[in-house]
Amino acid sequence: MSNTSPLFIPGHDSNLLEDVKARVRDVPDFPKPGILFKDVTPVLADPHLFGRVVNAMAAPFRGRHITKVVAVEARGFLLGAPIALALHTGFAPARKPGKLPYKSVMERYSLEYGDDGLQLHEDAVSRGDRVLIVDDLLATGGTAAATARLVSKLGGEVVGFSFLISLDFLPGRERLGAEKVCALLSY
Ligand SMILES: O=P(O)(O)OC[C@H]1O[C@H](OP(=O)(O)OP(=O)(O)O)[C@H](O)[C@@H]1O
Ligand SMILES: Nc1ncnc2[nH]cnc12
Repeated sequence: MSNTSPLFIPGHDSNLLEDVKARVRDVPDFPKPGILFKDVTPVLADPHLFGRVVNAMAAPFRGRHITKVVAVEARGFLLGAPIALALHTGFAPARKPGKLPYKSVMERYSLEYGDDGLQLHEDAVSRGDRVLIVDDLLATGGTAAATARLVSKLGGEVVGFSFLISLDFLPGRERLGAEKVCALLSY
């Protein structure tokens, strides 16, 4: 776990970082020329490795009284839902515009390869909720910052962020507040 964060708690799964790094697949020029896409699907395809990743991403937040995990469509859902189960919390999906059926709040943001928006159901987070935001990857931080704004709009407190990958040559970590950010792998 790369750790500029005091939330980091060393685990006993000593080979995890090497094992995950070996399975993250680099795809050049996807979805646009010049982007080196970090594909995590080979990690998820291995049930043992997937479980170790979920445990390691949840570990820094155990005992932090998290009451809700909010994860970001689409790849964030794959990690956020099992992390919510691991932390015994509820789960709320932050979705791309027009996907949620009930009354929602909305934030716009830009990312490494375009502009987008995110929505949360207005009852997905309650005043006083202690929220962990989960996604597969932190790049510019635009997505996670928009998610944090949605949580704040609804009266929740963002306790931290858990990512599988952080692209540390981009300003995401600083943008979110480095002390709140945990990432298993950094590039
Ligand atoms: O830190 P940022 O620059 O905001 O970028 C990170 C976001 O980009 C990717 O999602 P994407 O929007 O490609 O959607 P997907 O999960 O549906 O593929 C990734 O899963 C993060 O959510
Ligand atoms: N380089 C990248 N690889 C995978 N997902 C991303 N989201 C933003 N940048 C990304």
